[in-house]
Amino acid sequence: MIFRDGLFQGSVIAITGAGTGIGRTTAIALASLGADVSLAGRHIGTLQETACKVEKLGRKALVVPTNIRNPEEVNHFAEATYQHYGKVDVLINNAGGQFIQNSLNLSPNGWKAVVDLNLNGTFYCCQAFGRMMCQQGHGNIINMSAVVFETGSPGMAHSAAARAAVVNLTKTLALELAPSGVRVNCISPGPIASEGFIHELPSSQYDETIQRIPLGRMGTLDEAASVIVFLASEASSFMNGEVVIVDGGTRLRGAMSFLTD
Ligand SMILES: CCC/C=C/C(=O)SCCNC(=O)CCNC(=O)[C@H](O)C(C)(C)COP(=O)([O-])OP(=O)([O-])OC[C@H]1O[C@@H](n2cnc3c(N)ncnc32)[C@H](O)[C@@H]1OP(=O)([O-])[O-]
Ligand SMILES: NC(=O)C1=CN([C@@H]2O[C@H](COP(=O)(O)OP(=O)(O)OC[C@H]3O[C@@H](n4cnc5c(N)ncnc54)[C@H](OP(=O)(O)O)[C@@H]3O)[C@@H](O)[C@H]2O)C=CC1
Repeated sequence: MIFRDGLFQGSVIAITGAGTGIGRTTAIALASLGADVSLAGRHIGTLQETACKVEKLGRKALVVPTNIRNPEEVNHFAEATYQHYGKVDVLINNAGGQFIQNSLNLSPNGWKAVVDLNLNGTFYCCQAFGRMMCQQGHGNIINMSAVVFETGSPGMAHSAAARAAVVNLTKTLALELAPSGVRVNCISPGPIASEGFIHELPSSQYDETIQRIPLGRMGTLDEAASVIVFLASEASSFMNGEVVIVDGGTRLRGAMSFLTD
């Protein structure tokens, strides 16, 4: 990490999807810079593994198993975090994902599950933590979009639509919350070599995906996490309602298709 030691000393940071991939790497990076963290996701086991790593760095970790598709569980995540730490400085809405399927074959429930996760879940978290941040008079929210938000993406209609909506939500919230001292930004990565993405990508598409990335390789978990760390820090204090794209230039080559036939 190129950030200065102790950068987040005294900060409390809540992260969703913190048990794996980009979320876990970000939580550990922030803890290594002094932050105490509150970790959400559906699976307690992976969250506890992240918590163990955070605690080994001498920082505190609260584990709150949460399905962000459920607004009551999200409210509990926010309340438990505030009760435990007394404040939250930064919320990182990292949890998200999708499955690859042709639009015409998506079931209503499949569409709804992905929109619920990426858009509605992100909104529930922004609302629950945003209310508390506005009350405390400061805060910083970082949402997760994906490179497909701009281009569309065959095989990912549900996710691409939801990610575009997250970008727009970020801009509205940035305007609504700024007077209360809360800024809201968004990161739009891809493709990043997380286990989740490699698992989702059909193996027949691996080489083609790499060839489409101008830098000739996928991004690393650290490369995604370091942009989130930048947005979480005061180095980005005049950024509000912004989308930071971290894709090695991939979008410049147009839409990525994830369909195999
Ligand atoms: C360029 C890079 C772009 C981005 C990369 C990344 O994001 S990398 C990150 C990669 N990481 C991730 O993506 C991780 C997060 N992703 C997930 O957890 C899942 O993809 C999820 C969002 C669908 C939730 O799943 P869940 O099990 O909790 O869902 P549920 O039980 O509530 O079911 C709801 C409906 O969805 C249907 N359905 C579900 N799976 C499939 C499938 N494979 N096939 C077809 N359909 C599927 C299921 O059948 C049901 O419909 P039905 O039968 O009732 O009509
Ligand atoms: N890797 C890439 O190329 C890209 C990734 N992204 C996005 O970055 C984020 C992190 O992805 P990445 O690390 O790659 O992949 P992962 O699959 O490792 O991360 C997804 C995380 O979201 C959590 N999650 C999924 N559903 C829910 C839910 N309903 N409630 C709470 N948590 C949930 C998962 O935890 P659990 O299963 O325990 O709930 C998991 O920790 C995601 O939003 C992803 O879509 C965006 C663009 C590109």
